Amino acid sequence: MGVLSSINFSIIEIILTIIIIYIIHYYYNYYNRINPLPGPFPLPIIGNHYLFHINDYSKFLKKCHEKYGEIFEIYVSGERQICIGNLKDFDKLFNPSSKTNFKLRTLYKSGLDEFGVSGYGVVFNHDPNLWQFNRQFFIQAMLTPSFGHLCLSQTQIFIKEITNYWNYISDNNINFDLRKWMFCFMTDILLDLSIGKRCFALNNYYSELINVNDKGKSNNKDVEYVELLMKYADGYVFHLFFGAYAKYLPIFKGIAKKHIINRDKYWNYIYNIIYDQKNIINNTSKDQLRNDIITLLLTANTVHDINISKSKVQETNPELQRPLNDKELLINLSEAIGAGVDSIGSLFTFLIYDIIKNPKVLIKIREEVEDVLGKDLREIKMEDLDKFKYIEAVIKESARLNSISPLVDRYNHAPEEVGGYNWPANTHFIINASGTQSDPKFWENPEKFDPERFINSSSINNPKALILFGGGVRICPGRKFAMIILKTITALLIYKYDFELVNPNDLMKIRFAIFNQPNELYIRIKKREL
Ligand code: HEM
Repeated sequence: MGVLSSINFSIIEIILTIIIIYIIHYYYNYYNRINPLPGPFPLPIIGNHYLFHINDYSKFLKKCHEKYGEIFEIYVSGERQICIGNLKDFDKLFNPSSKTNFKLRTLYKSGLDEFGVSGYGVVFNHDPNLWQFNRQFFIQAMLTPSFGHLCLSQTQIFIKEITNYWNYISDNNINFDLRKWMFCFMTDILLDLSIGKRCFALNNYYSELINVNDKGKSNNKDVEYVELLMKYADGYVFHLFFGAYAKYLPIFKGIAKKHIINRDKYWNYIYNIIYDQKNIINNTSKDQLRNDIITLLLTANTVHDINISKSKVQETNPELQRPLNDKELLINLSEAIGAGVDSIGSLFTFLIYDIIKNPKVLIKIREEVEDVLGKDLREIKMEDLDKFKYIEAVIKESARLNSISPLVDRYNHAPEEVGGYNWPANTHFIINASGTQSDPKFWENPEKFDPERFINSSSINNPKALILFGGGVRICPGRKFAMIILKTITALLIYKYDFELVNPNDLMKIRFAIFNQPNELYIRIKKREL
């Protein structure tokens, strides 16, 4: 006691000592990690974040792939991540068997518990059983043929609406942000297909545009839902990354509280829609129901279910045979809307940029549209979509070049061998799409925009190195739906309009939020004389 009281530590000395112990401990663990791999040197707490801005994450992954090869390690978000860039290991990580050890995209996050969504939905569900239960509904809804037809017919209706606006914009030489336009278009169409509601996002942006140009009347309709949804998505992301600390830090606590208030408003809004839809279902015969996402999710595994045939997994597992409860339904609906807006909107914006820079591609697209639909552009039918081979190649090439999905995450829930090393359970793997999609080993002149590479199988191009929709048991369930919309808007809008960049020398600015997204793209359009 006497000795201790004679030692006089200042607060600064104590803090410094703690920091030094932390750093020693950090690097002790680093130098004793299992399977040390090449990769950039990490710093305590920030890992490799000092080497890139989050919007350049995709470029960072690409550079590391060039420098360190097909397997390397990075330290991001406080975690060691093993980046994989070879097709043999992709096959393992994307094993479609229900027995695979790679079912998880994320581990348990206490922040999502605080937000009340942990174990719900599909995208960030950390529990393999609950994930599987929810995913079956998603797949069933997305693959129902009548949903595909609804999707195609509604997309064409919304394109007619765009055409009215765009003709006016073209006649009056109004510049606009295609990125924002696509966000509004996708919000309108996804709300319509998910919950049968209009939110008039397109109409609002159009009003904003013509007001700015002093051309006419504003028409601000009810966009309450869109605002709630956008804030809800922010709350989700906030809780995913920071929610665990929210209780302890005063500023975070305030932000978290606001997100919870908004979450409750959003949930109430959707619960009301669910109750209304239940009434409609109970009072309408099966064959009269509109097969939108809410109806398909609500009726699955009930007497109103229109999908009589079930998968083997569903038939053999009694736990998968109950219907969704209201909260499960709410989260799945929100994910369907959230997952489609930015992904499809961003990919189409990139595609227009690539086409403006490569006018020969535009001519070939128009030739294909004329071959399939004739000069009078008859209505697109489901079977026409398979004939849009060149358009499909353009969509894939734009996705490849712009790395729309720059990475895919996986955790193994049992020890596994990957890349020639044995890994313990819960290792975080990154399928490095950015790396493989720009690797000359898989693509001839990878920096060139060349859709033919997806048609001409004799070249060295390897379509397996494109990771557009992920793979294996967690492959994107909305991929068919996304392709219906993308092919339809590419065919019709590119056939009807010429496009020009407002600032031809500006490079596209990108932000990263799960997907690579263009920040904005200001364009001018001209209606074609057909
Ligand atoms: C161009 C459009 C789209 C792209 C590029 C895209 C891409 C992806 C990717 C890369 C994944 C991760 C897959 C994996 O881990 O293997 C994913 C998952 C997912 N996507 Fe999409 N997606 C698109 C559109 C959509 C749409 C329209 C929906 C729904 C309406 C949707 C719903 C989902 C869901 C629910 C998951 C999580 C699946 C699971 O964890 O089991 N996506 N998507």
